[in-house]
Amino acid sequence: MKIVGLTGGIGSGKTTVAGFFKEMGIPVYIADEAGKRLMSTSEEIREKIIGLFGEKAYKDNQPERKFIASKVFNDQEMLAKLNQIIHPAVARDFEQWHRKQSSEYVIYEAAILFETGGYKKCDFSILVKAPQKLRIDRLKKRDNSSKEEIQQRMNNQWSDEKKSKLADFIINNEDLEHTKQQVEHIHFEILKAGKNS
Ligand SMILES: CC(C)(COP(=O)(O)OP(=O)(O)OC[C@H]1O[C@@H](n2cnc3c(N)ncnc32)[C@H](O)[C@@H]1O)[C@@H](O)C(=O)NCCC(=O)NCCS
Ligand SMILES: Nc1ncnc2c1ncn2[C@@H]1O[C@H](COP(=O)(O)OP(=O)(O)OP(=O)(O)O)[C@@H](O)[C@H]1O
Repeated sequence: MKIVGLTGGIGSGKTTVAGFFKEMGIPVYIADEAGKRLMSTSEEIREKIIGLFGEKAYKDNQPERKFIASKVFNDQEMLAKLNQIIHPAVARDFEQWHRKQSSEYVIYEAAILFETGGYKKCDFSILVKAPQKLRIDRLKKRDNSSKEEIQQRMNNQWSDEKKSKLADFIINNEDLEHTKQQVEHIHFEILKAGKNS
């Protein structure tokens, strides 16, 4: 079964695109969600995160995401340490999930697929792109986040230009109907490649 990595900068529309694949019956694994679930449920991760950021990082056994975000997105070293705690656990969780699926391919959605080298484990990679201004406007609306908060996260991600060089497929996510058409096209290309391999 093929693994298709799906990525894109903050607010590009990864989850929206993943939803279109799901509608076509393709199993989707969302690394961001898995990371969140593991932070809440794994005692080992909780202990490590408290070791890194102190007791304030958790309240009633649940991660204080805003507090943790304020400590990492302006400090590359701390972000790397947090990634080192969460990414291996997510990789193990994905392996377990992947073994249980039965379909031509699965989608692995991750915010930083190229930055982590995770794309090397994928048979294909898809990059979701949208103009930066549109992304910021969407996030302001969705999360009520400030331009500064969004910009800090963008600073910790590769540019679309750099990611485009490594992507097998690129989706321009501006008009939703057009995005859906691009997803359908890629879906058939992946199925075709599966038959030819
Ligand atoms: C710092 C945390 C607690 C902030 O939580 P919050 O709910 O505000 O954000 P959420 O997880 O929903 O992520 C939203 C977006 O932020 C950006 N982002 C998140 N983690 C990272 C990262 N490690 N590097 C760069 N950008 C990131 C992505 O664009 C992502 O889509 C959380 O993002 C986290 O634990 N990040 C580190 C682990 C990680 O890489 N998770 C994502 C894939 S497993
Ligand atoms: N083509 C589009 N037209 C209008 N709104 C869109 C479009 N694509 C996504 N959106 C909206 O923009 C917001 C961000 O999209 P989405 O959550 O899919 O992005 P994401 O890349 O997964 O975000 P994050 O990086 O925060 O995880 C959402 O509120 C979504 O409904």
